[in-house]
This record gives sequence, structure tokens and C-alpha cells, in this order.
Amino acid sequence: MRKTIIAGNWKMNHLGADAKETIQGLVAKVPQDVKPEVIIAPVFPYLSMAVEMTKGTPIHVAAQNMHWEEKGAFTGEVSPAMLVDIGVTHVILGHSERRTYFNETDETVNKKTKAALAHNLTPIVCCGETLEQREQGIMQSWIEGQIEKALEGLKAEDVKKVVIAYEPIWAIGTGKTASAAQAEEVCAIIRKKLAALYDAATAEDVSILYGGSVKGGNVAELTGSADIDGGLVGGASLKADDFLAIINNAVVK
Ligand SMILES: O=C[C@H](O)COP(=O)(O)O
Repeated sequence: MRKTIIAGNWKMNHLGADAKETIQGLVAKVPQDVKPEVIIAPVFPYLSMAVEMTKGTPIHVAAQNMHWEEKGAFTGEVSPAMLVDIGVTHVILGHSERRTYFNETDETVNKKTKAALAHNLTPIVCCGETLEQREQGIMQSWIEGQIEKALEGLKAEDVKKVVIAYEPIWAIGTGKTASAAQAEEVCAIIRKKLAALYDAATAEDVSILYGGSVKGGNVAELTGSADIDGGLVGGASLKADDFLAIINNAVVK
């Protein structure tokens, strides 16, 4: 179901004490009736702590990755059932950093998306182009290809449960935010692709987030755009007050 979401991807940051401090700050200041859905994604070792600390609050906890298999000889991996077992509700899949540094492919993103849905975990599926691809004029076909492959084999009723995050790689951690117009253009391309793959009603139901140097000062313009339903936030989600500014300034449509 389409909703406004502000998700904080902590990436490989924060030791336990820092994670605790940020969560305490959020728990103290995020009101029960907060408008956007709020999600934090700490590293695996602190997921249980995050779940415990946010119990009874509107804050949800996401993992930053997972394997698609149930269990077995996959050293170093974590399964969907294990995440569900500790109370995790969302999982970020196919982030460009995983695609670049850890051989994540469209095929593995597709397997993970299906596995997440099978376990009632909400997948936050990432896509995005490099600056080079944008300059070569192949941004649209690249994004459409990533979306099509990530969702391959999913029924419309499943796709409605998927969250998509558009993150232009050139805007991640660089301080270069895509303009609201640039971000809206691509989020609209994604929604049109969903309508072509499924139907207009299904496309309308999918939440599409923008990620890449989102901050308290630019989130209103970004989320004020018709097809941008929130943000996947990296750096500015690490400190409670920075993240709160984003939560508070997001436009909830
Ligand atoms: O997952 C989050 C994104 O990669 C954005 O990171 P950033 O806000 O630090 O640019």
C-alpha cells in the first residue's frame, strides 16, 4: 500500500553505544502518531537491540541485506526467517553498495525479494544509475531493466507490498542531491514501468522513495513531488536530531 516512508540506512556505522544513543533519541522524540512510516536499519549485531528498544513505538527495524535461502551451508549469511524471528520487519535489498562491492546482481535481488515477501518482510528494493549512464543517455532503460528484473515473477498483489528506492549512485554520500525535478522524473519513470508491467492501480499502490544526500533542508521539496513517497537516508540518519528533522519536514501526501 502506498505510504510515505522515511528509512534510515546506517550502513556500516555506529558501535553499540552510538546505536543506542541514536535510538534513544528517536524513541524520545518520534511521536506515537508520527505521519511518515519511520524505519531504521542498523548493522546485524544491533538489530535485536533496536527491536527491543523500539517496542511499543512507531519505529520499525530493517536489515540492510539477507540471503534468500532458509538455512544451510552459507557461511556469513543471515536468512529471512532469522530476521523475522528477532522482530525485524523490513529489509533493504540491492543497494548500489552491495551491487558494487559484494557482487549483488539483479538475479539475487529478485531471489531475495521473493524470499522477503514469502516471510512477510517488506523488501526495500534499490535501483539507480551511475553518472556515466546518465550522461550516456541510458538512465531510463537501465532503471527500467533493474525494476523489471528485480520484480520478475511477482504477482501484482506481491508488488504492492514492495517498496522501491531510487538512488542515483552519483548522489550517494557525495552531498550532490538530485534536484527534486530529476528525482521526480525517475520516480515517475519507475511508476510508469510498474503500470506497464502490471496495471495503473498497482503502480499507484507502490511506495517509491528517493535516496541520495537527503537532509532536513531538502526533504520537503523532494517529497512534495507527485511520485516521491519518502526517503532512504544514509548519512543524515545516524544522529537522532538530523533524522528527526527529515521525519518532521517530510511531506505526507
Ligand atoms: O541508503 C542510503 C543512501 O545510499 C543515501 O546515502 P546518503 O544519504 O548518505 O547520500
